[in-house]
Amino acid sequence: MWTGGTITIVTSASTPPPAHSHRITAVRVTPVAFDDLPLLNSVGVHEPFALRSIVEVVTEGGVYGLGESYGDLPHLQRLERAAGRLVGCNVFDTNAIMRAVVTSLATDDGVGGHGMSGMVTGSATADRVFSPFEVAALDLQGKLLGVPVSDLLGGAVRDRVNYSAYLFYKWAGHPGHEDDEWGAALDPEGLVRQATKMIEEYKFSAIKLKGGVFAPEQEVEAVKALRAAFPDHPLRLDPNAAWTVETSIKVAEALDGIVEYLEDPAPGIDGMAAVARSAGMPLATNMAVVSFDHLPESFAKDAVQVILSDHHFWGGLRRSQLLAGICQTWGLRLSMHSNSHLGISLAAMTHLAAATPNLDYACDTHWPWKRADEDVIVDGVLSFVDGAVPVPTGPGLGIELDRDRLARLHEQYIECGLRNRDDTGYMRKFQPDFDNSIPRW
Ligand SMILES: O=C([O-])[C@@H](O)[C@@H](O)[C@H](O)[C@@H](O)C(=O)[O-]
Ligand SMILES: [Mg+2]
Repeated sequence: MWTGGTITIVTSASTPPPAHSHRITAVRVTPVAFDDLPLLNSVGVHEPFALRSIVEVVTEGGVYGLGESYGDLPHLQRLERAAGRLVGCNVFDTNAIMRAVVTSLATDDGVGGHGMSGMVTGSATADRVFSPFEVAALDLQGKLLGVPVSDLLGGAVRDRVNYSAYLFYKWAGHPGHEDDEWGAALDPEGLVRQATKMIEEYKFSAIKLKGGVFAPEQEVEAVKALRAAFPDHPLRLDPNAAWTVETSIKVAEALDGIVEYLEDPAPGIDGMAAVARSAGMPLATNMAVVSFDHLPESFAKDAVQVILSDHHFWGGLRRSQLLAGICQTWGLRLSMHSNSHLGISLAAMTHLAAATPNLDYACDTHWPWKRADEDVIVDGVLSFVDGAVPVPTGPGLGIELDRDRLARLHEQYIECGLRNRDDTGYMRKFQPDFDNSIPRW
């Protein structure tokens, strides 16, 4: 695990660099922790810190590229094992980087570290481990060539990427601490208050509610209250598979004409297919279809109509574009999933969405839940304007690492003691009989 050190850094190149400078000479993986709020979901509640891994890939010429991924310990250890095998690879040869990652996983049991907190996931380990290295390689390629990552992905088809207001039921503050600036949201009024604050600040033009927390009838009422308060905002509800097929069908009836899509109402491809047969709206997923080998069965059963891509588990930016192409061929639409994340991920998500024509729903982001002064990048490049992030135009991802901030969040990782995301364990400290079974209603 890297805990410090000095390197010489060149951030842009005015003349083409010699070919030898494409060789990777160092790869660093630094775990970090940043403050998180008590956001509720079907498996529990967010702990006081969210964990991420920050990846730096450095070439012979001293240029560096950045990637970001989950921070759970098994995943971190996989990243570290893979990192050791990347030295010597050509940073333009992402196929070789993938081969090195696959080799590093040869004896891996594939258990744990998927960053999805006890929720069902069958995403591919190699894709999850490859992702931050691919993003870092693309950042580096862009810096070496003097072009933004969106150009490497085929060129930006939009100069700003829309994001949605991602609402959560939440406690007023972490137990034993003062209330946070968002306060409680445990009923429709609280959620409308939260949405109003978030939309005033960010001007989002779509709303997603994380459900699976209260009985479905209460969550339907909450969505209707949001509809009344925000008549023109497309709405989504995502209970993370907390409902049976029967319950999902009832909710779909109640919300017909109100939500633009219903996200993961019931578990599994068969469950989603059964709901889809009678639901009036498209079904979306980031749980039932999370890797390429799930696609044929899902298409055959018409289980989902929208896939929430996420480069962190679909194998990076180019493999997310491969998914986009497959979805286009099969008539599915694309949206984008998120987990708690920092600025490197936001930059990568923005370049990807900018260069992927059919990724045209407003993307999810946890960004508003992060403290503005907690990140690992230099401020100023990423901002929200009218609910969208203008696509960075500088070389690579267009962002720079702030080493002091990285060191601070790494220190926080060491001090906080958390090594795996455990929403259920944290919830049970306060509600020992908390039931996290899926489906629950
Ligand atoms: O942050 C959360 O609690 C979310 O529930 C997250 O873990 C999910 O992966 C995600 O946002 C989703 O859309 O399912
Ligand atoms: Mg979801």
